[in-house]
Amino acid sequence: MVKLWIGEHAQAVAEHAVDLIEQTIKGKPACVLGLATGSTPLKTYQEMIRRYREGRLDFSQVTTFNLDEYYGLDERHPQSYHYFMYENLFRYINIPRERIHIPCGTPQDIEAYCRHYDQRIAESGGIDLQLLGIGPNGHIGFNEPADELQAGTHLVRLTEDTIQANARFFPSIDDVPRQAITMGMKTILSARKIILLAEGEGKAMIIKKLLESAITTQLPASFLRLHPDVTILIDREAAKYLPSSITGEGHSIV
Ligand SMILES: N[C@@H]1[C@@H](O)[C@H](O)[C@@H](COP(=O)(O)O)O[C@@H]1O
Repeated sequence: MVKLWIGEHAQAVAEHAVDLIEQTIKGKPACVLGLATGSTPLKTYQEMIRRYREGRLDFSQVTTFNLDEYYGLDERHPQSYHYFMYENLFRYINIPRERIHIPCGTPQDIEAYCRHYDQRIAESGGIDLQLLGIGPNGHIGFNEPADELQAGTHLVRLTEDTIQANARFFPSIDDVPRQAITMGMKTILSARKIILLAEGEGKAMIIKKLLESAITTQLPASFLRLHPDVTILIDREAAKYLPSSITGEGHSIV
């Protein structure tokens, strides 16, 4: 079942996302959070930091697993997702370093490393709450539109769309890695609760497709509609192409 929540602006979306994260942590202080990168979750991370500083959130028992990492980027690389997560969240909150997991972008044996990452998630008891953004082409994590999707963590070749969309974070498009390591669809869909965030007009069309298209490997995010507990949190601009019947106040079930 998919719940849709539309906020007036991106800050309202972030606050609502952190309300759900706060509920999860308060209900289970040793919970497992799945985290995402990209520009969309930045306000959510700022709000998490704010509530931690106010004493409302305690991450001392929380475990995290990130969705993905660029293949070939070392964790000190400024465009790596390791660097992103430490710069935008982890260095400001009280999460113990040993409970932070981000896929390694430079593993020696990729196959073995991917199995190990999935095993660590399973051993931690599984993800209680997974935060997701969405690529303009409908990817989640780095599960790109394709004829087939992979279940577990794996190495993936990025599509031209994604390379172009993410080029803004690199000095030039040639610097964008062509491959990434990402949790697979089964890993993501095994999370007990999923929150997908999207903001701005640039995501409006993919949000419409996500909710209305057939469930297809060509739009990996459409598989979220098979999950029992997904909340899609978007701002008014990202809701631009949705029918007015579902864009009123509060939650809609779609
Ligand atoms: N792998 C990440 C995704 O997890 C993210 O959802 C997407 C959207 O990014 P943004 O939030 O910057 O639009 O970008 C990257 O490709």
